[in-house]
Amino acid sequence: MNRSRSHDLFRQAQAVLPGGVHSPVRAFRGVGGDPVFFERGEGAWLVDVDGNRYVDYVGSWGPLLMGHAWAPAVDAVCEAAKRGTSFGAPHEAEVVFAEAIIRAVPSVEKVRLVSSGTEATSAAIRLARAATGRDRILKFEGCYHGAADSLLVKAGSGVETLGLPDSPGVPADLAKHTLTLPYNDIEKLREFFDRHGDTIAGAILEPVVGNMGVLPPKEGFHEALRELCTKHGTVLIWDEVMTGFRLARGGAQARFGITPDLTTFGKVIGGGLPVGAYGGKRELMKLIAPEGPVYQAGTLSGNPLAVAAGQAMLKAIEDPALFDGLEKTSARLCDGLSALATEAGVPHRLNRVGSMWTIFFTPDEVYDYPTAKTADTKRFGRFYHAMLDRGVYLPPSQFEAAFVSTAHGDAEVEHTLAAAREAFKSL
Ligand SMILES: Cc1ncc(COP(=O)(O)O)c(C=O)c1O
Ligand SMILES: NCC(=O)CCC(=O)O
Repeated sequence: MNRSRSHDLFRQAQAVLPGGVHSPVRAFRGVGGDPVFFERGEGAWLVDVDGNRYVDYVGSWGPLLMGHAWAPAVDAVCEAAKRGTSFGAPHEAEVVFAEAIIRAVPSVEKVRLVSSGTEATSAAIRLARAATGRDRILKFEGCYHGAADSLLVKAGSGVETLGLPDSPGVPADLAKHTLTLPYNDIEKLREFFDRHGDTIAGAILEPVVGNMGVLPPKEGFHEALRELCTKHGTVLIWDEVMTGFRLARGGAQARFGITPDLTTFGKVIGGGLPVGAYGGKRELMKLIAPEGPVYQAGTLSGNPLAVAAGQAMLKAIEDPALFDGLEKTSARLCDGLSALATEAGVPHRLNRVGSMWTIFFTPDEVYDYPTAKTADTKRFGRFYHAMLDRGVYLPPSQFEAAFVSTAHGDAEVEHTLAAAREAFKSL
């Protein structure tokens, strides 16, 4: 496969962009080689600047539940653009959109729109701190909640891929307020809350982790955290930036039957445009300015183009058959991949929840940060390039989730499995 134009563009990019990219996870540091530059997307497929075609499992890192250039979102954005691209003032669609979010996710009684997941999680922890008068935040090792200072402590995703578990530039005086625990360890959770519970403003977590690769929650983990937060007056924040509107219309909380106090959204909520949101209990959300004193703002918040795309998305996911279809495609794909890896004698664990999945190159169960780290990342890198060269675009790191969209069908699954059959044999 010839990718010479991508190589040339990457050299050009490195002269003007740090590392040649606008977000670290795009740079292929976890798998080696140069990133691919894309020209366009069509449904489940990406086409690069050299004309190569790939089945895409990155989906812009999660937002593209319906695949690339999904017509209802594109049309809605074009129509909205004709009426003005930004008002910096209230408009009807942002209210109707908020109502749709609240209908889909019952724990959200009031919601504020922002433009990214990072903004949503930053605001949620500020709100938790203000509501409780406490400074400390509990997060879980390997969870990633965006690039905000308080949350760049033992973070997953690109932070882990680059081996920077604590980022320079985050004041130690701030980071000391972020305490961390292993994911899925109920015993440690109870010990921690016994000792520190009454000093913790908020506990934030990914309800299904995507940012160490996919890790499902263990039985009882969410129930225990919910109970402990209630007991100690700690605000439970579910970061559903990745899982929201993807694992079910009502997100992971609909799937697991847990009611968080605050929820953060991003990715799917914007239908491929920049949208984030946070919302939850009325008594918490009323503290947000101008209703209350907790300041949070954004010039492009509630942007009419982004809201138009988001509305198209939220309308589409009202159809429960959509999630049944995603589940079937994802199961077929992942069962197929796992069977092929086994056939080729490649020790692996394939973790999947709904349309989120990761293949870890380790024989052992993967359920937290240390177990994710047992994966053979060199082998992942070889697998990655073997798949890329056969027209399959996976997230370029062992510690990321791959995503299936509704645009993925039998043809894409077949193409992927045919590539994987050869790729596993080459490892
Ligand atoms: C769970 C989670 N929270 C927050 C974020 C941050 O969102 P954004 O990249 O839109 O700022 C991400 C992804 O980047 C994420 O996966
Ligand atoms: N799982 C990690 C992300 O989704 C981050 C995407 C980015 O920062 O480009």
